Amino acid sequence: MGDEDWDTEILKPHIPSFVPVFDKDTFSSGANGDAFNRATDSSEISDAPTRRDQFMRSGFASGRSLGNRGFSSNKFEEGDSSGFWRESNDFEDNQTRSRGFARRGGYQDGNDSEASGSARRGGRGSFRGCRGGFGLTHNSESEREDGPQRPGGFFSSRRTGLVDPAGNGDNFRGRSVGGRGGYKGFNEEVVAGSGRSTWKSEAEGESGDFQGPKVTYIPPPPPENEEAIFAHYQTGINFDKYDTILVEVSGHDAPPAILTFEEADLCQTLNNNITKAGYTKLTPVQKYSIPIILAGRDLMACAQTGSGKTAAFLLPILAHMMRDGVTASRFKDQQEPECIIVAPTRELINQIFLEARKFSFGTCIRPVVIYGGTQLGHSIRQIMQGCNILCATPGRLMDIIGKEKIGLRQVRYLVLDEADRMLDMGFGPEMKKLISFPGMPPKDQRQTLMFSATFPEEIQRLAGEFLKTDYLFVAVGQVGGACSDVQQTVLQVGQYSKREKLVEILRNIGEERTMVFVETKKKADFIATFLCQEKISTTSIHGDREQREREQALGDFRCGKCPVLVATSVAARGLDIENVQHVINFDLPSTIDEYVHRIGRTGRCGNIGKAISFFDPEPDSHLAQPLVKVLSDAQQDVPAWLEEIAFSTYVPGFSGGTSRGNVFASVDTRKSYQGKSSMNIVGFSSAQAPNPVDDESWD
Ligand SMILES: Nc1ncnc2c1ncn2[C@@H]1O[C@H](COP(=O)(O)OP(=O)(O)OP(=O)(O)O)[C@@H](O)[C@H]1O
Repeated sequence: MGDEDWDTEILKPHIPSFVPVFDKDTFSSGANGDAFNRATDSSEISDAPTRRDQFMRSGFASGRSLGNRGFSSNKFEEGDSSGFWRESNDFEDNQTRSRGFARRGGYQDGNDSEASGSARRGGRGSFRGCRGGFGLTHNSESEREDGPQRPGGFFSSRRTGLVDPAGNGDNFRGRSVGGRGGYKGFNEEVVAGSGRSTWKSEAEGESGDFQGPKVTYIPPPPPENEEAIFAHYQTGINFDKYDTILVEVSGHDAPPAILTFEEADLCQTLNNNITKAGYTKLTPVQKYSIPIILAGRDLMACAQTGSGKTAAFLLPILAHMMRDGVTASRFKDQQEPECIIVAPTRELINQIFLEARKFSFGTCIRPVVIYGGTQLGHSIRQIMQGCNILCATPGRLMDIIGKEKIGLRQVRYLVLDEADRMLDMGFGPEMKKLISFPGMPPKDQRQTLMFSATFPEEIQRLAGEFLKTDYLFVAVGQVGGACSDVQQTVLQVGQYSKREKLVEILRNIGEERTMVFVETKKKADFIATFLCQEKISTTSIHGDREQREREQALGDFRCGKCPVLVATSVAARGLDIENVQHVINFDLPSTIDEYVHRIGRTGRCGNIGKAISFFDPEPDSHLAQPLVKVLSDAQQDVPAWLEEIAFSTYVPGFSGGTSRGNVFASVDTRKSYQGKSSMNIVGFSSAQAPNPVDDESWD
């Protein structure tokens, strides 16, 4: 069944006889009943274009004729006719803006309230989150994060009288076609766009040019009580096995690894917070990264999913900030944070923020998070109250900088989490713009830190532009390798049998938390609907859902209300959800590194997990070779049929990568250029933790 077939199926869903039961319970708005949440309009703060807006428009938008959205010769090139800025803010749903009948997807377990009004609901309880019954388009479904909350096209029904898929009860709030006005949800107010014509940005998506509804969703504040702040899950039985993983540090004069938190010599408050967080032992990436960062070095660190990379950068940064002293938070129109952390998805950056809040608890360091899909004015207000660490998705960050709410002069630390993603074609231009923004300290006057579980060679090369030449490279285990705590199974399943197989597996799994990955947003809706019809409690997350719904879906999954989460790759990276025991790749992703990230949602922090992937030879044969490599590197069984496919699609010179390059750059790519003899390479088990030996300089 091709994509078209899916369209047909979705347009004419086979509605089974079962109809999920749900309560027609509420006509209120939101869990807290705050039906008319008085969110201050972002324009109250200031939406006026500023000098920096001009810079952004002139300095970057003019680059529109540069190539075709790609990198060439280590340069970022940008080639969308609509200009750099527009492109860069289109990430999450850049293909959806021009939709005629934009589909707002999403699905929620059919036990929540429902309302009528959709032109096509696919039966009671199904297609619950699908905004606008006309919603199917043939646009590309690629998932990129941090774009504007799509205003949609002319008939873009953001919510044509449909139920709140989050079950918050803001149903029956039928918007008119076009979805403008009249709708209010939990912490959300959608009003007509002002029609102002400003530069193309995320802010614009919210405030003007596209005549779309303003996004005024204000995420609920995280709980303030200490217990919630330090809530954590247990490390698993394989946590101690981390010590046996081979670690390689390359670069010049690497400081020795530390073996304990005490050796890091952090301040008492930080140590207290580490204890309260339940950390007693360092993970390998922490053993190496913490001293490197404390020594003021730039770092590119690659370590398997779920192995504690977040604390590996947060702790030393916080320690430095405590040592050096930070400007105490005070209300100011423009804040100058000492640290900026960027990550590719909204949920991930929020998670990083919560970690920063946890570790900075009881200090005067104030972390702030801002991300797309929420009210811009809310982001600005958060910042104005004081900001030492700014956690942001790229689009929102550039908006805020453009509005001069953030000054960059004090930036000492720039962290790119999921750095390979942050530097690829989607976000690379944005990051490039960030580092060349007026006021941003040049790389020799800031510390730049990059973390990921995958680091394709070409991305490593691009990263050089951001890092000092003497940056250190830490590889924990195989770069790009899968976490060995995940038991991987690959099944050959043709596309027409996938649903049946999925249901069979989920029934066997029972109530255990499972993430099901699919390739497209519409398929996420479709599969979630289908599962609900099969009486499997399911929710979904993807880029066509409003932020409020995404957060609700994640919350329902986290708390176990919906043990199955159908997701696109928007949830593939970084998300740290307790007790995810299974990942199912209903569709395999197009690249092997995405596969590694997806299955890394389970088997975290020494816990064990299982990943099952449906391999359909027709679309997936290009993955056979890298998949065989990932499986064998992680000591997993490799099915004979998969080896055969890999062999028959053999590409001479293959070293585990995809057409994009060698994904398994098991070494710092500088070695390829400089020759091994010129690098300091120290390979050892983290348990031994010897001092790296200084030999020749590579640069
Ligand atoms: N030293 C430690 N002791 C106990 N738990 C830890 C330690 N370090 C990290 N953790 C916990 O392990 C989990 C995974 O950490 P984290 O999310 O930072 O992994 P990651 O390497 O960034 O994963 P990904 O590659 O998927 O982004 C988190 O719940 C975190 O709190």
